[in-house]
Amino acid sequence: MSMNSMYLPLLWCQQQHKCDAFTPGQYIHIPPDLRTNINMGGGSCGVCDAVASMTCGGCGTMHYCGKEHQRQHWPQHRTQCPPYKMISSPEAGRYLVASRRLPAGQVLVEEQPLAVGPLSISELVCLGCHGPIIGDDFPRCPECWWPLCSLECASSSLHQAECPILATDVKHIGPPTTQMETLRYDVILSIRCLLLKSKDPTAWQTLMSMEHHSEQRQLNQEDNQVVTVRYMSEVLKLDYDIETLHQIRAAIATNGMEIRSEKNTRVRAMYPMVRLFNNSCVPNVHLSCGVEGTMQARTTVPIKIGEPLCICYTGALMPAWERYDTLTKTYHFTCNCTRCEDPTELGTYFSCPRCPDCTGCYMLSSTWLDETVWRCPTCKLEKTDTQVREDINDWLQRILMDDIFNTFKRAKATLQEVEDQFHAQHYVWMRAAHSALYQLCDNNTEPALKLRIKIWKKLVYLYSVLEPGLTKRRGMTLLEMGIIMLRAAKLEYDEGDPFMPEFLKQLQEISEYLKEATQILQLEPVGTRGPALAQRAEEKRAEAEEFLHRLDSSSVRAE
Ligand SMILES: C[S@@+](CC[C@H](N)C(=O)[O-])C[C@H]1O[C@@H](n2cnc3c(N)ncnc32)[C@H](O)[C@@H]1O
Repeated sequence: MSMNSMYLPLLWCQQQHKCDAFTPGQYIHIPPDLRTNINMGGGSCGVCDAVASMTCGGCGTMHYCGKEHQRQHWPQHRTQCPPYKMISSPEAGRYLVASRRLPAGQVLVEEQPLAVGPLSISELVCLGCHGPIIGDDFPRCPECWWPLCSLECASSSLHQAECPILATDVKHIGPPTTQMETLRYDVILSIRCLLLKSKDPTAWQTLMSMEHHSEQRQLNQEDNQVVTVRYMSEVLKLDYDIETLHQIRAAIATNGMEIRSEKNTRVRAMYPMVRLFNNSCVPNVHLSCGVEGTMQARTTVPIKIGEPLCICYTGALMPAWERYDTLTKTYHFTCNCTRCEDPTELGTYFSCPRCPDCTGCYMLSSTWLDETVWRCPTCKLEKTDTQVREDINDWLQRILMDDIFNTFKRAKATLQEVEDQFHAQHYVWMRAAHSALYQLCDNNTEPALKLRIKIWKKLVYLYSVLEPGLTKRRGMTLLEMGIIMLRAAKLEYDEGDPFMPEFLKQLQEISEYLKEATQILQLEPVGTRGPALAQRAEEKRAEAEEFLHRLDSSSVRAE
């Protein structure tokens, strides 16, 4: 594990209490010199440049030769002192923890990527602009022969530096030949990172300090690790030693984040700070990507001092076995977060099959290792992991069938069937619920609206357990649910004579959901769909309030 020494003596901020005064949505700009200090894990005194023996206990990024200079620097540093610091452990490497109490919605980081490039396995994508490439008759760069969306992109700034390197492959072994998804793009981001060595030495230092698991990746003959490095070394004859080539390729596999390009293709990016968030399958930090790949990280729940700040590498809505596979194979660790340690996954039974013999019992996994056995805690009946996964895959195949949820009756019956097999918050139930909502989205009859509302409410609860707090998913779910509830309420009012006190309470509830949706979606950065969705939520909330006031005043008049 490539860990930098972070065991410098800590000097606690004397005025730490002042740093608590952050409100949701605020963020602190972390200047590049602080980022460098985080990357390097040490440094010189922030005042006199002498060798530093002490570190600001609040953030761990500013170093000082002694107390005198720390005190002198505080008025300047307090506005920039990030609300987290980096610590490390032999098991988890470096990671960020809160250095003060943080409210939900606090922006922690906003940063640009160091490098962006195609995914390791990618559809055809233009190296000049990351735009999609359509059809078989696509243009190619006249120098390096890689596919482009138009010939103008051959001279784009993104492609300029790598083009002569790629052009050394005179036999065109590397460039993709067909429209098929291909592994050949894997090399591009590695080259873009390697080019930073001369172009941006600070960024290069950051890349070289990233966790990589290079040795294990080579030992396991991981997909593309060996092939890409051989291509760079033997075909492109890059002037870097083989270990550096392996390390950069492996650092991308460990730290690269999938984002959407400006042209809406899937690409991956390397971030200097965001890569320091460790994993928890119940994350407390939410990432949103805005304009030109700017990544924003914000808290989703209130966080105590010293609590690790974590994102979920796999996505929190993945079942246990998929999280386990990805975390062990791609990230080379076994997760021991509260959810992974709890066989019921925080009471959701998200991955557990029902016991076929006992009513109301769910089979629990015995261990996190590959040889998991699922066992009923009551009758001790066992199923192998393979059996459990096969059952689930059969169900997932069924869920994909077009006509299984396309009428209210079918959707209701199929969801009931799923609940007979699995817990009502199981992963398969969630996938079935998503499909049912999708297929019923134009069905605005009263029973279908009622079913949709029931499903949304259950999903809101499930998400709040697995991915708690102010996430974009919660904001969008509350918006969708609020809109449907408002539609159902209007239908009920038009078609009948609802019991007014209950009905007004229901409208109040809708208004609350839409208010929360607005507040959450407003936290999304500019350049995402967040602000427009927040506006829609606010408009719908105003509509619900207006309806409520109209009914409220007419019911008062009637009395
Ligand atoms: C993107 S990096 C995160 C920063 C990293 N810890 C470091 O020292 O640079 C991902 C790597 O961090 C480690 N890691 C992340 N979350 C972990 C966790 N919950 N438990 C153990 N190791 C973890 C794994 O080695 C993983 O491959």
